[in-house]
Amino acid sequence: MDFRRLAKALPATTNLPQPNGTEPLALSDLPPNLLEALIPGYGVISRYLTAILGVDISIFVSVGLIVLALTKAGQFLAQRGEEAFRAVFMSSVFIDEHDDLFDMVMGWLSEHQGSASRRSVRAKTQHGSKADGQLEESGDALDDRGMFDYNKWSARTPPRFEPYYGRHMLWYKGRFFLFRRSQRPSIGQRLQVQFGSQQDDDVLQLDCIGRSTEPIRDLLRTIKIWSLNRLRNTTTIRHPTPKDRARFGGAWSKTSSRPSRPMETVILDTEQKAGVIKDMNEYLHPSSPKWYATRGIPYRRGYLFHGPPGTGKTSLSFALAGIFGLEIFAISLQEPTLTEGDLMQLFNSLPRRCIVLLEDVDAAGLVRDVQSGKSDKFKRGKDGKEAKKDDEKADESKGAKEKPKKEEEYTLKDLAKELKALNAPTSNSSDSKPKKRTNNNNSNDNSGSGISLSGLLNAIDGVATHEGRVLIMTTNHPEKLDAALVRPGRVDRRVGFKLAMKEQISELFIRMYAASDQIPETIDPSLNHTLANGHAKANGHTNGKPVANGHPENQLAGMSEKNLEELALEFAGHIPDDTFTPAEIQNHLMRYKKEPRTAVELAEKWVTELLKEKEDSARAEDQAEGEDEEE
Ligand SMILES: Nc1ncnc2c1ncn2[C@@H]1O[C@H](COP(=O)(O)OP(=O)(O)OP(=O)(O)O)[C@@H](O)[C@H]1O
Repeated sequence: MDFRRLAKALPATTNLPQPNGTEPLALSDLPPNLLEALIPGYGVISRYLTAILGVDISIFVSVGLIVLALTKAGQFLAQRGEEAFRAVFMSSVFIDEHDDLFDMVMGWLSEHQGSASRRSVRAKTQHGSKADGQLEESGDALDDRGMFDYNKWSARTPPRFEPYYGRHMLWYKGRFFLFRRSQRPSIGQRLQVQFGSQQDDDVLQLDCIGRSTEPIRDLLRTIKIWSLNRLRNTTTIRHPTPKDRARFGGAWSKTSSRPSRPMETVILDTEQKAGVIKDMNEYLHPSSPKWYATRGIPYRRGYLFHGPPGTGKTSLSFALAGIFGLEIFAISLQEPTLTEGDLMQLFNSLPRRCIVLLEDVDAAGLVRDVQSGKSDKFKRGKDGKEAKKDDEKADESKGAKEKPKKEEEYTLKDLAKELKALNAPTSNSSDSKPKKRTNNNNSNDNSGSGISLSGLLNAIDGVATHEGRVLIMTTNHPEKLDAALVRPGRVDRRVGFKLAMKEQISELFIRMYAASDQIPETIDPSLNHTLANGHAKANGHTNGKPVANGHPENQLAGMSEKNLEELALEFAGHIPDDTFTPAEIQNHLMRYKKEPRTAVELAEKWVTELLKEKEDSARAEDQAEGEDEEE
């Protein structure tokens, strides 16, 4: 192409008269000093390129700049025009990313608005029980030998596809909507950068044509109903939002959503269970707030679930959440970074109806110093500072005296100490929760946290904003709790959980085997053989239960309800009353998922072994105590 001719031709078509009557100025050929002003160093570059290429590039640069300016002007006008159009003809609703509605809308859009047909979508990895549910349906997570293969399993998790940044159109029930996902306005972003937070911080804007937001509200109502229906049989658990995120998000974050625990799976004294359900139902009834208000009673209800570990306190809390469709807001008072201000904020950010779960309140150390006898002296936070100092001094001098110990001794002692602190009737509970820190009145276990008893009481009593909540506190040591914490008004009902009795044991047995239809089968017979033999040896039962092909016998096949009940009674007959926790019994039964008869046959052996284990632990505990005293 001859650039020189093009350069000559262009000005000819766009000549404009100069205001001072001198030579006309070509629109496409801006004055060099203007170009120099717009592009620093332009003169040198253009001269250099002219020398090399033999072409004057100013024409192209000028055209480029003009096109750019026109585009920008067009964009600006279009934007202003759109804003004006919106202001006059459209209505909008904005949803913040940290609001529950955001996720609901995204979920609804990804399922209803054909993400497959969109040309630009965001793919999101799914975690948690929802993803698990989808995988269970897909089923194909076993390798050729029938062994579970995590990689195969997780590779099959379908990502969730949802609309990404930008504007999208949506037709729903014959109406036209626009929705736009964008980043939060810049002030938020600047703060984010300042505080080093990297999390998404998006806003969703929903628009409709018309001067009312009613169609959008209607759509959001539909989405909310759809979403809540989907969650009907699940329980959502929330925890305090980590501090670095709390600045922009809410005080609470959803941590998991799991299938609701059916109430009948919690084996408890029938009257006790029915009593709690009735009490809570009465409290949650829509007419209750008025009843409370007329009598000047704060609309709050508190429960204390107490008993040894592994007796069903947490299980009952989850089952209650399931039957009333409430979310669980769990706070760990042992969290070292939790302050009284945070606690107050957390209680004030609760929804109108929910369960607040404070687990192991005794372990938080909010107790009176029994030895000193001072009712006002607590072991944590402000009130416990002095006590803490004393304890630290004591520990220091103790540390100085400490002799180096053999690793073996250390382990045994540690184990014993832990058992003692837990006051546990078991050493091999099936409890899968992380071990809690326990308090003993003279320890400085809780030095990390900033919550005092008065801080907790203030948060519980709080202002009217969290009226309607149900507070459930669980503890293994109710006797260690301060009277102020459990006084009526804060704790309105106590539920004691005990070690299993005959009736509970047989019910646990029936529950375990009555719903055994989904026990996984291994596929490869040779693998079955290996597993079955190993299994039998490990449990000391080589008494012919695995059948000829090595497959453990499915003793449930053809077992009637009556047979199962008889077996349950027989099983309960082998287990001493008031000795084991339901968690321990469940642990034994779970080893024989399809073999109830074997579970019964081996019950006595298991009882003997476990009792011996407990005796050994108790002895180790005594020994450790003796050593402590000597020191
Ligand atoms: N009463 C019960 N009915 C049915 N299952 C129970 C019962 N008690 C315990 N379990 C089973 O034992 C396990 C532990 O129970 P859970 O966590 O409810 O005990 P917990 O009393 O809250 O223990 P902790 O005091 O350690 O928090 C769970 O798997 C649960 O299914």
